[in-house]
Amino acid sequence: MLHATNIHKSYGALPVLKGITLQIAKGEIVSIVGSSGAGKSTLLHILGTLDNADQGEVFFNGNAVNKYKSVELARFRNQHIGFIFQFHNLLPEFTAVENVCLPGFLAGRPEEEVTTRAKELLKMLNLGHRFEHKPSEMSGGEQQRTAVARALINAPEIIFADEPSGNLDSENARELHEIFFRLRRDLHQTFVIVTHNEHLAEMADRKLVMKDGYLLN
Ligand SMILES: Nc1ncnc2c1ncn2[C@@H]1O[C@H](COP(=O)(O)OP(=O)(O)OP(=O)(O)O)[C@@H](O)[C@H]1O
Repeated sequence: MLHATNIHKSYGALPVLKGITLQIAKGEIVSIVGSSGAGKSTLLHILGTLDNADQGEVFFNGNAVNKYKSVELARFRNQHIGFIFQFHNLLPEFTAVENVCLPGFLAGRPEEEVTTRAKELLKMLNLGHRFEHKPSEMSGGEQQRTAVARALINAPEIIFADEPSGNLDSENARELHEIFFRLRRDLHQTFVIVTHNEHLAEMADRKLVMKDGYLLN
């Protein structure tokens, strides 16, 4: 589904990615590990089309998305890619349902359909009792599960997660990781996850190790 070829990226004189090639198949859960500064987030941002590579290509289902113009790219990203970050980035003034709905509304989908799906997703993530709560009225684990629901609202083909449990205690982290595997089982959801959590990295179908701008395996 995703194929990246010979990705290079430098920041000024600092080469961060030095030729990365990888493929991700539908329904796979792939972890990316490596020491701090190895280039994991940089790679994830390029795979997720949030950033451009200096060299190399990113293909989704055979389409070279790095060649898309900005409007086309924004639409593609909104409809096909979900993101989960270490900090949930929920909008503080909006309720859980409203936060989850937002990418659906941006995609131009009907309000009723989006709201119904948002509630279904929140229920699936054990947040049926939190529809009207704002982020500040929810626990860290609940906030992050709301961010997962938001990532799922447009039924993305792939979800990129950057340290998704980095800000959670071990119990909430475990619950979040179980959710990823449940979503894979039930929805055949594909995940690429940058993590320092060894347990999650090992549970993945494949663990990619980054070192000095290269993938070791
Ligand atoms: N926007 C930027 N401008 C300049 N340098 C950057 C930028 N983003 C990242 N870097 C540098 O690129 C290198 C790789 O950063 P990156 O965030 O990809 O590493 P990482 O493996 O995700 O690290 P961590 O595990 O600490 O999050 C680091 O040396 C970092 O300082």
